[in-house]
Amino acid sequence: MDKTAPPRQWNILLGATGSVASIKLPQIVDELNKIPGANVKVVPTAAAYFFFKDATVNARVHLDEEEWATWKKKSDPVLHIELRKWADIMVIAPLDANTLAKIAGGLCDNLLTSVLRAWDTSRPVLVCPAMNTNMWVHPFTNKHLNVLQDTFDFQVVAPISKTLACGDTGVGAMAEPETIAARVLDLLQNLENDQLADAD
Ligand SMILES: CC(C)(CO)[C@@H](O)C(=O)NCCC(=O)N/C=C\S
Repeated sequence: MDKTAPPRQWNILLGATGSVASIKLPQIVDELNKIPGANVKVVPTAAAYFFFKDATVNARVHLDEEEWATWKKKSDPVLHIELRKWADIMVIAPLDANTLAKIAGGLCDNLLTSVLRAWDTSRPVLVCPAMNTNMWVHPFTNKHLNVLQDTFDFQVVAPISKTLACGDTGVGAMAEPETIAARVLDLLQNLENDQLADAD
């Protein structure tokens, strides 16, 4: 009888923001679901949800409204705290310029940014920026990304050069879903190695 142990379970929280690249959210979910032991939940901003609300998503989607629908009285669970406890890793794909700026400033005015604001900084965060080239080259982008990388050790999958939503061609397109999933697997393997090392 096959005695191989079941794969280690990985709780992957996938955030999505208001880039047109959120049309690829269902594909990213499908790629992440291929990771052995992956349990995926999605937390889109309202702007992100606009781009995939009619698509089939093979994961639980938590909308901002859920935070208020489920909390009635003191001692009721608080969704963004439940999600930060649940997640082993947070992936934000795509990360738009607006949410990049909010995170760099500590703003938390929706479910996604509230999870991040309460984040356990010992757990990995991977962000995948996606925006028009003119936004990508704007000085704010580098300034904000440096805060995330230097202060919080966020990992970044850089955007690629492609035909963009507005017809321009240039750097700013979100990395391919397969690339993103490969990087997530990498980070989870590092996390498992760190946990094994800590256990010794
Ligand atoms: C939209 C998609 C996924 C099509 O392959 C790709 O171009 C992309 O990630 N673009 C980045 C976002 C964008 O285009 N911004 C809006 C104005 S240009």
